[in-house]
Amino acid sequence: MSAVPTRAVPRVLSIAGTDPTGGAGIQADLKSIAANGGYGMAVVTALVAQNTRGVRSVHVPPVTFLREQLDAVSDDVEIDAVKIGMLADVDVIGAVREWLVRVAPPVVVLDPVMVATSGDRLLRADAEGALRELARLAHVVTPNIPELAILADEPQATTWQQTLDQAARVSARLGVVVLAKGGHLDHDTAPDALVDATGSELLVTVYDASRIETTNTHGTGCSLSSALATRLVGFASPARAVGEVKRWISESIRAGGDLAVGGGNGPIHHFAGMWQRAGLETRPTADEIRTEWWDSIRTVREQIDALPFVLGLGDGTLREDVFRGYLAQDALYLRDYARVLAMASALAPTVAEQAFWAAAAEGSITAELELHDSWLADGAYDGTVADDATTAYLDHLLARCTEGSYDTLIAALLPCFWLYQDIGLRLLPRSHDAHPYRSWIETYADAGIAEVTEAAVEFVTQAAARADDRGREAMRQAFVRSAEHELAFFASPLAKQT
Ligand SMILES: Nc1ncnc2c1ncn2[C@@H]1O[C@H](COP(=O)(O)OP(=O)(O)OP(=O)(O)O)[C@@H](O)[C@H]1O
Ligand SMILES: Cc1ncc(COP(=O)(O)O)c(N)n1
Repeated sequence: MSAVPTRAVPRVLSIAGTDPTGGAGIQADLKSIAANGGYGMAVVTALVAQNTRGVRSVHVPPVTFLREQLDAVSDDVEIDAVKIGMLADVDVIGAVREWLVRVAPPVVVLDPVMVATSGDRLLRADAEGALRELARLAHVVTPNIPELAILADEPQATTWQQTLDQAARVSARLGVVVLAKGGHLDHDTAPDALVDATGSELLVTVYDASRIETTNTHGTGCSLSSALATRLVGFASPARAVGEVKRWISESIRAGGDLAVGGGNGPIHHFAGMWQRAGLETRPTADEIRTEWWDSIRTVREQIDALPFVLGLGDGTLREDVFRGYLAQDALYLRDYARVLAMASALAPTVAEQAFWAAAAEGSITAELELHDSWLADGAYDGTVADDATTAYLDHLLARCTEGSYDTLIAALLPCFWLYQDIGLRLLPRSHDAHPYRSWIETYADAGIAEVTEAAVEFVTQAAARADDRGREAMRQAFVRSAEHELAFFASPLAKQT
């Protein structure tokens, strides 16, 4: 599943027993719900002193307290799905039953927990009938082969075909979809089957998975059922939800050994795939990146402000031939800058960004033509060749194009927007009707330029916020390098004079 929108996070309640070693029961359920994109909640039916080797004792709190827990959740929270695990005895089943009827959650998955992997009973034998009846209130039950036999009130299946037939009878009789688990068959595969005989035709979907050689299977049933409750909220088709869950449980079982928890049947690694795919690194926000990057070019900005060229531009004392020489370089720069903007458009991941950079490319060419028509119309600067500063800046931009990374390319393009807009704004108070460079200053202090600059900053910092550490650092360096080229570009016209 790709990124889960925050509002679409299913609120999933596990009603189950505890495992203080965290591999089974509600502890496993909460991990499993989180690993499958849900918000987990838990109501405790029984406190179990157990570890990976077995169960030591079980404490069932008064059933009135169970009712209080259930109501505390449902009086406050809209519940999207419920997973039911260990229920311990008839009284607990009765309290859960009464609550289920009253609250009617939209998704109910019942894992008919009876006996732990270790062989210890987790449900009193005299409660099996009540559990069978409770199954009628569930949408899906997830029995293993021994549990299926008890739900069917029949002898245990010994083949996969018998399991499927028995699951169909249970499904029809109790009006519930059965996810039959073949993990207990002596096969080299670990098949599961979603069997639905509640309608007019029998629907069977089989999920094959290779059997993993491992002892880390403590809590697999708990984890599977709570993952399924979570996934059923998001998926229109239960068959697809089971497919996702099956792939997730296989990868989690496979990685169980990495955890090294306990000396018996260890837990599965609920987050193995997620950690591997997404990592643990945190990411700064786009706003934080905006501040950090602007700060990181503070010295460059101060140096630009102190340049005789910029000071002369501000107070109007700059010699016109120097300014025109600068504009001739700028015209050369803008022509290639437009090509680089066009490349950013070609690489853009979204239509909005593609359109933005294409429009900026067009704007850049138009600006170059306007320079020729206004300040450079007399042709005195025709034939000007790019000086060292212009060449170095363009080489840097063109090298980012060759690398082919959209992110670093747009980071390199940003200073030209941001620094010019900033300079324009700060020189504006010094402009006046008779100021020789008024039109230049007003061009960059214009509201339209501010809007375009803001959009560019947004696109770049959003891309940086999505990038991993290494990608973000490459972007920052490309950005800083361009800012330094801007400084050299502004310094160059007067450096040539001396
Ligand atoms: N060794 C294994 N290799 C691959 N998948 C497995 C393995 N063991 C269990 N599974 C899968 O894990 C899920 C839970 O199955 P299992 O039959 O173990 O349930 P269970 O007996 O109710 O679990 P529990 O151990 O919690 O009582 C099923 O999808 C099953 O196919
Ligand atoms: C509270 C609780 N619920 C369920 C199980 C079954 O899990 P497993 O059969 O894998 O031990 C368990 N051990 N403890």
